[in-house]
Amino acid sequence: MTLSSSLMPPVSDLPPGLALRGPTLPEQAALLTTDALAFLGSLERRFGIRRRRLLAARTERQARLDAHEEVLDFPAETADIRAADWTIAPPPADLQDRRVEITGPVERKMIINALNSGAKAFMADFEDASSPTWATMIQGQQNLFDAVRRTIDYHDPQSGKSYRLNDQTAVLIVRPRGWHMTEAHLTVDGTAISASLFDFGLFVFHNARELLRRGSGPYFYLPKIESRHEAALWREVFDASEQALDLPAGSIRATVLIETLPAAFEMDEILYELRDSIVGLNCGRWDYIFSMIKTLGKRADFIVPDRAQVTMTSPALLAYSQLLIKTCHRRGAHAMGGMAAHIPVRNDDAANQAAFARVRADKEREAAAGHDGTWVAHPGLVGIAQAAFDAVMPGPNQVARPLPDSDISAAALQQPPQGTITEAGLRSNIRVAIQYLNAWLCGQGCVPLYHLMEDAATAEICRMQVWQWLHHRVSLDGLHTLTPALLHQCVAEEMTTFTGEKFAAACSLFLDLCLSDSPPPFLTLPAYDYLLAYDFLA
Ligand SMILES: CC(=O)SCCNC(=O)CCNC(=O)[C@H](O)C(C)(C)COP(=O)(O)OP(=O)(O)OC[C@H]1O[C@@H](n2cnc3c(N)ncnc32)[C@H](O)[C@@H]1OP(=O)(O)O
Ligand SMILES: O=CC(=O)O
Ligand SMILES: [Mg+2]
Repeated sequence: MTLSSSLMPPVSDLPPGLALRGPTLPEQAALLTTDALAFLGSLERRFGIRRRRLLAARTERQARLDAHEEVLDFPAETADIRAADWTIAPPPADLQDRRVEITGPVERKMIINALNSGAKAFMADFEDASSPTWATMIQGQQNLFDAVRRTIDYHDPQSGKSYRLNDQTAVLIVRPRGWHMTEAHLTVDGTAISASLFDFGLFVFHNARELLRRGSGPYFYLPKIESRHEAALWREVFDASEQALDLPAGSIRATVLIETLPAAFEMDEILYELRDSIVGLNCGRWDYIFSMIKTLGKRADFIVPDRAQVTMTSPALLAYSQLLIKTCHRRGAHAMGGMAAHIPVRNDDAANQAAFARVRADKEREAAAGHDGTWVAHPGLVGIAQAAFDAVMPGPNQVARPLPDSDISAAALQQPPQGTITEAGLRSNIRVAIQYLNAWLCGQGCVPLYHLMEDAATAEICRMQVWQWLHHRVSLDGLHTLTPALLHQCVAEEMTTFTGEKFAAACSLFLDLCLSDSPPPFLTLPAYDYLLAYDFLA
């Protein structure tokens, strides 16, 4: 990280009520201009209170679910929206065909590789795949600024390789952080700004006009939404931004991740709230599995087996993807598939072939089920996903393909996944979660572990499962009861091979997450406090 206090924006240029905290980066001078900051401040002042109320509503609902005062169901008050015939605005031309989308963090080299990968679209991720250090967030914005203008290049001093954009590149889509996160380096009237508003606002302020001028547009993926009210908040943010920046109405376009269990009951409503801006929904399977455990985890009849046994062919997950496809196609929206966690394995041909076979099977299943496109985590997987969709999708998408008219019930979405809970599964969760937390605290939001891609969503499953298994004192392999003492013992045994400055912090964070009576809704919330401590000490 290059720090330069000489480039710190003069305090007198900061709009009233706004303050920047922590280290100052060279990129800030061009990005955090007075006008850009004023725009961010206006978004926070207008929408910050609503965001906090909606987060409080999440907590209140969870308390009602835990107390059996509420059961998840399709909302009665929006039955008319579900019954009526309406469609969303047509997609922009460059998002008609999105059969393969690559995702990745906002690092400079990765952005160039992803845009050059041959995928139709690239989702640049400030969220699950990024650890939100100030440097990553600001340099990520700078990298995207350069990518939009096609001036991005990179020279890797280690390999000696130089990188620049091909003539033909993927369409850029940006995923800001979710509503639960804040960006502590910018405060508005003494409060940290919403990270969603920061990431979205800064990107749209600098790039929306330029993207439209180049025949594309400001396109976003919206993560971790739990209700139609949270979608409506995004709609208002879009409307306000279009007006403030003098953009054509409806030019900001979004794809919403259905990656929480509560949101699965409001797919129609989310599409409806965003009907002039939305393009599709996406099956964010990893956060969805995490959300299933988080939402229903206190129920003794909903104990989820080892992570490896919970697949997209489990009845509840199959029901979720079928409902998403059916709902989207009825409304003229794209039904995007999700991420297979397997990635290419170097120096082990058999393991590599096995990983490719798993990804191929997953993508073929998605294409046959009626999805309009899918995600890959690595450029080496673009060809496999493309072949799976090419085989069944001669046109740009499958929106018009007739689908079986079966109803998906609320009960179908809440079937407990079947399988076993094993000591090997527990130990795998411990190893993955702690190594991931260590990487995150070191500024890396996505890592390969044991031949799988691990990011914030997959790590959330690991820690939430261990919490649930402890809460219910499950039996491992039908032999040993899981207790806090046994967890401590397994953690100590698993960690003997790992050394490094931040492993101790990762270990204690993991144990806190698993042993807490009321676990935090996202691991990134307590982990962000650690990250800030490192950042402010830097
Ligand atoms: C649950 C969810 O939210 S899914 C969405 C969030 N997750 C993601 O976006 C996953 C993104 N994927 C990644 O970050 C990476 O693929 C990892 C961390 C899993 C593995 O990365 P690596 O170990 O570096 O992979 P590997 O060494 O095989 O990379 C080979 C090349 O491909 C590039 N590459 C790998 N993944 C990507 C990617 N997603 N985008 C662009 N380039 C990539 C590497 O930069 C490297 O480039 P180089 O040869 O020019 O140096
Ligand atoms: O964001 C995607 C997911 O699977 O989680
Ligand atoms: Mg996710």
